[in-house]
Amino acid sequence: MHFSKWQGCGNDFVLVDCFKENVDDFAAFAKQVCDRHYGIGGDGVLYVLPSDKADFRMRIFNTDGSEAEMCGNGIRCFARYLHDFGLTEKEAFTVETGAGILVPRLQLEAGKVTGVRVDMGEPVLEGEKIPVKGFGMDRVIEEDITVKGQDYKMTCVSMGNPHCVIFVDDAEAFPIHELGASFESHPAFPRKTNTEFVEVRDRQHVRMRVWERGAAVTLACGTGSCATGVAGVLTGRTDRKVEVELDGGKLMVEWDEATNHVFMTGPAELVFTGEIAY
Ligand SMILES: N[C@H](CCC[C@H](N)C(=O)O)C(=O)O
Repeated sequence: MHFSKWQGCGNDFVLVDCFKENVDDFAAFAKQVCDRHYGIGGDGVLYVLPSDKADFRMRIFNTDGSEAEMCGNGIRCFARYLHDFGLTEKEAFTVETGAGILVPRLQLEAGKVTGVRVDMGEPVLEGEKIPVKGFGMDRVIEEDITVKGQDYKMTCVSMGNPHCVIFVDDAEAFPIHELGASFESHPAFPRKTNTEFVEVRDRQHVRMRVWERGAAVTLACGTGSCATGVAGVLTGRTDRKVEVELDGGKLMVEWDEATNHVFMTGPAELVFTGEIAY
């Protein structure tokens, strides 16, 4: 089976074009090929599918085989694949996702793709829609959460997938490997959560590290960067346009006041194409 391998800020994905390839179990295939010893290696698998609501449909599965509603770094790679591998002539197109129909737009200079800007739609802030237990339809801003006996303040945002944003003094020093799994599976989150640990450098710059639902520590998280941008505004810490510095690179996030849409801009690169026995 043919596949292509992509990365956006070091968040890496196996991409399978289901217009050409047949996968009978998306979850099992993702678990198999994401393994960095027995498979191709990756933080997840992106499946390219037809849609009757949009130009294309993207489904994203984590390394543990769980399906996520959306993937920000993934949709940039997805968009780049569609353009570079000739599935569309358009520079902007609609993609059906679990977070609704989203619009990636390729950024081109002299015919070369320099990045992708994605309209990620509106953030979801009502507790029970994120979902987070115990807040009804209220927002979850600087609310208490206790993990391994330690109290934290969380601000929760959904970008189609759930995010728990924790502002910390030193993102580099935060024990993300020791605590990430306990946040991910905390009983407050019926569908688990991605957790972002964020150090505010100034009103336009933050440093963020992430423990992703279903994938553990990754070098970057696009939806998590969007959630970070929204949480920064909600808590009064940052402006509506912010640069998010991740382990694997930088993303620009803007929560547009007029449309209430979040825009994310960043790179998407092909690493290699290949064949895998399947
Ligand atoms: N692990 C995430 C999906 C991938 C999101 C992330 N890689 C991104 O770039 O948004 C979840 O289960 O919600």
